[in-house]
Amino acid sequence: MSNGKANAAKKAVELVRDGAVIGIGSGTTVEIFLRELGRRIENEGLTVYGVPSSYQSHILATNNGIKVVDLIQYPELDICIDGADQVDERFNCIKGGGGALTREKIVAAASKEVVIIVDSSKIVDRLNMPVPIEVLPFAYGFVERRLSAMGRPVLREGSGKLGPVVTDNGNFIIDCDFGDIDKPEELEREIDRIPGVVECGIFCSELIDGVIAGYEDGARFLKK
Ligand SMILES: O=C[C@H](O)[C@H](O)[C@H](O)COP(=O)(O)O
Repeated sequence: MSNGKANAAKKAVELVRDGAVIGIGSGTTVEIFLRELGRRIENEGLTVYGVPSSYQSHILATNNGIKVVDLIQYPELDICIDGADQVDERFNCIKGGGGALTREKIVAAASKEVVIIVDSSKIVDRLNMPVPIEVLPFAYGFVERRLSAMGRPVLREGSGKLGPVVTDNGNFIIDCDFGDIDKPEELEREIDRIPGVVECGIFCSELIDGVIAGYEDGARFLKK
């Protein structure tokens, strides 16, 4: 585990105030964040409510003293903390490397402030990794065909299970390589327009308020 991830996660814990209702992303960086937040909750007696975006973060939140709530109780959240697979300089992100993206996007959209925590090595000039796309299994063949006209789609296969990865929402993931992504907003819209696409892993900068970049010896909070 790189120190960059840990340093970014630890800095994000400082943003959570007593009584806050937080959106909780997913992934290994968020895992560190939740463990650190758990320590603060125990040591300082804080009360923190959270809406998790995956089974992974639900279990971690519960085990670390966060009171798990939902969007019916709290349709608006104070702050969302999440990781990312790539971030460009304008704060556009690609997410979903761990198969979580649809609930993450909902939780982010429901939050007054969204802060992404990443190892600094994930910050790039231009997004260029394959984009995870969550797809209804019924529509898989059709969506793959449509995506073939735009890029190179590959159905994500599991490890520890034969066949496709099935998301927390019961769907498949297609990773589609579009090469360099010059206009993430347009590409996000184009992908989401295909019937059967549940959500795609492009999180545009308008959704993101800040990025905490972690380095070997500390972290920097980059704000718009
Ligand atoms: O599907 C997973 C999520 O989008 C994660 O936030 C993203 O993959 C980054 O994960 P990690 O912190 O493990 O690099």
